Amino acid sequence: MSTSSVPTPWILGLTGGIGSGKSAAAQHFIDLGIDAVDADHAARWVVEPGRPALARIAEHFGDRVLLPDGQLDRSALRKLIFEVPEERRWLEALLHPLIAEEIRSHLARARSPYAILVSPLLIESGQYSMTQRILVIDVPQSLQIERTLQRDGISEQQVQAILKAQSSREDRLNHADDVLVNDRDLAWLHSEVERLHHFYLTLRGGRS
Ligand SMILES: CC(C)(COP(=O)(O)OP(=O)(O)OC[C@H]1O[C@@H](n2cnc3c(N)ncnc32)[C@H](O)[C@@H]1O)[C@@H](O)C(=O)NCCC(=O)NCCS
Ligand SMILES: Nc1ncnc2c1ncn2[C@@H]1O[C@H](COP(=O)(O)OP(=O)(O)OP(=O)(O)O)[C@@H](O)[C@H]1O
Repeated sequence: MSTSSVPTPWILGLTGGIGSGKSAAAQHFIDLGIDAVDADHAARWVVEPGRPALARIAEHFGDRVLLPDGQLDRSALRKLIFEVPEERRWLEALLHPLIAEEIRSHLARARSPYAILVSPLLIESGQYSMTQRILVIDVPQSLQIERTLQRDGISEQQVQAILKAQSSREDRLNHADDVLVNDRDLAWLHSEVERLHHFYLTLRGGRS
């Protein structure tokens, strides 16, 4: 049977800085039946062993970024790219087009009334051009740092370096159609996601 009669969903871009709560918010949209593609997941698929990008990375940075089993040593690469901005830009130039391709092909298979692209770099990477509406998850920077330190085993210095590589809170908010302020508990986050979900179901093509 042809699927050409199934309408393509409009795309909501969901963004926010490191540790803002994008994944927690996205999981609740998924629980409500919405299809979501996560740019951080796409970034992992494109460097799986055997894929050309991993060979390019090893060629450029050397074996220090490979684990004994041949997988990418993510922690080693993280340290390198957030210490040296030119190395981060080199990696982004290699990976962002591949990540965008993965995202596009996954979004094309989405079948819910609208679908979500979750990305920390939605604005910086130009991925917002694949979306019709932008939801920013906003938290004060102190909470962002506190939640990231609690979740990941990395130093505060590294979190600061990652924050520096991302858009400012102000810049992100300038691009927002909707803002979810995630400065309370998870029950609040879920109730805000539900409120937005009911609103999004009323929109056509992402606009009222
Ligand atoms: C450096 C890598 C190997 C570290 O991997 P690790 O498993 O530790 O972290 P993970 O990929 O889950 O990312 C965690 C968070 O770091 C931040 N982050 C990742 N890459 C970047 C970047 N290039 N610039 C700014 N922040 C970034 C984001 O907030 C992201 O949510 C990895 O982040 C990577 O390959 N980054 C380059 C690709 C990229 O730009 N990905 C972002 C999505 S487009
Ligand atoms: N409202 C909240 N109350 C308490 N903890 C929260 C809340 N929102 C998120 N968290 C927790 O904060 C941490 C960061 O959230 P999450 O992983 O969703 O952020 P993220 O924006 O996806 O981060 P990254 O950009 O690093 O992928 C997680 O451990 C999550 O469970």
